[in-house]
Amino acid sequence: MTLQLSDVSKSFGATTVLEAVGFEVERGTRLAIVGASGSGKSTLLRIIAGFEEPTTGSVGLEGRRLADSTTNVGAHRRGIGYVAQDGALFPHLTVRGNIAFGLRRSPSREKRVHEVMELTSLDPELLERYPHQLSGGQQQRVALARALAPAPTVILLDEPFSALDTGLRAHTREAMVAALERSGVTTILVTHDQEEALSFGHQLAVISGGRLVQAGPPSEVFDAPLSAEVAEFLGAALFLPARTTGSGQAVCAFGELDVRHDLSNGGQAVRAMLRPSQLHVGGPTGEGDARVTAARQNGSTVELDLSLHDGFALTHRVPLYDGHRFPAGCAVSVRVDGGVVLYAAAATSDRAGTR
Ligand SMILES: Nc1ncnc2c1ncn2[C@@H]1O[C@H](COP(=O)(O)OP(=O)(O)OP(=O)(O)O)[C@@H](O)[C@H]1O
Repeated sequence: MTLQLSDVSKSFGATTVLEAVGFEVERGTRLAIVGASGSGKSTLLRIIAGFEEPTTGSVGLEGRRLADSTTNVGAHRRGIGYVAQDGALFPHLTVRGNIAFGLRRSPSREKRVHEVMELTSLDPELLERYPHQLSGGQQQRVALARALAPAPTVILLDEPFSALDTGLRAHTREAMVAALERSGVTTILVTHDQEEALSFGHQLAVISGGRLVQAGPPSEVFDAPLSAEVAEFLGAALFLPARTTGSGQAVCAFGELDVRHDLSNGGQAVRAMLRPSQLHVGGPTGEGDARVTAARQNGSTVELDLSLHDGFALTHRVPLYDGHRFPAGCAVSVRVDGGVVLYAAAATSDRAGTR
């Protein structure tokens, strides 16, 4: 076990920011922690890094206690690398100077600088440049190279891609994940970006209101979110009132569907969750499962307002080339692939439509 957090809470004055957070990260694992703005992600990372002290609980690394009620190992003595949102490179130092900063003066220092440049796929020609002479993506990769240079046990990444524009973000993320994979270092990323979190690594943890609400392999968490809130937070979701049949199926506006996971705690009246990608609109057909009440072109997609037989309405997006087949007024067939996840019936009515 590399990193161990146990019952970590943090309050600033009367405000509790983290509550009883506990998890373990195995050596070599990449963990993404995802949560909305203000959920406590950065505070959690700062506690692991040693920039903040937990109010209660403990942090341990490879059997060594880093922080608890009586211990607080200094950030620079933890063997933990940290990459901030904006990279925080030293502006007056070149790329070489930045990367070498945390390395002891020794004959092998220059060799290590070149090693981590190669690891992070940085061109050696950049060595003499200053941070302002680099693109945002290059700056973040230099920041990662600097963090990796002293061979830390753990690397912490605090929203390292959020300041980059979309194209650069995907490219930089891929380059950094490849570097982390090659180095085999245990890594924790915090982000508010669900797709980034889902694609980052081996484990995903969801934090909400300072509490860790679910953790596991990304595909499992996405497939079986423990609550409707987590389901909605992780991606577009469609909720429908449903009834269980007692034989592994649920009846909803789409007819009888298989139940993939039943998290409803029993009860016949439930709500079924499915992802828009599970819906396939076909036709037009004679009778149909639904009627198109409006069709709007929106960039490369067409938004179809669909009215189902029992009055349930939803908005569904289809690719542009497909959308022209479904003018307003036509009847369509709707197929649902894969099963649904069931939750306890909501107190308020379900919102129609997929986002
Ligand atoms: N030093 C501090 N003093 C007082 N309150 C703080 C301090 N640091 C953080 N907070 C509060 O703690 C809460 C969580 O902050 P944190 O930065 O950990 O959240 P976050 O999930 O990283 O959010 P974001 O994605 O917006 O950075 C916020 O309400 C914030 O205002």
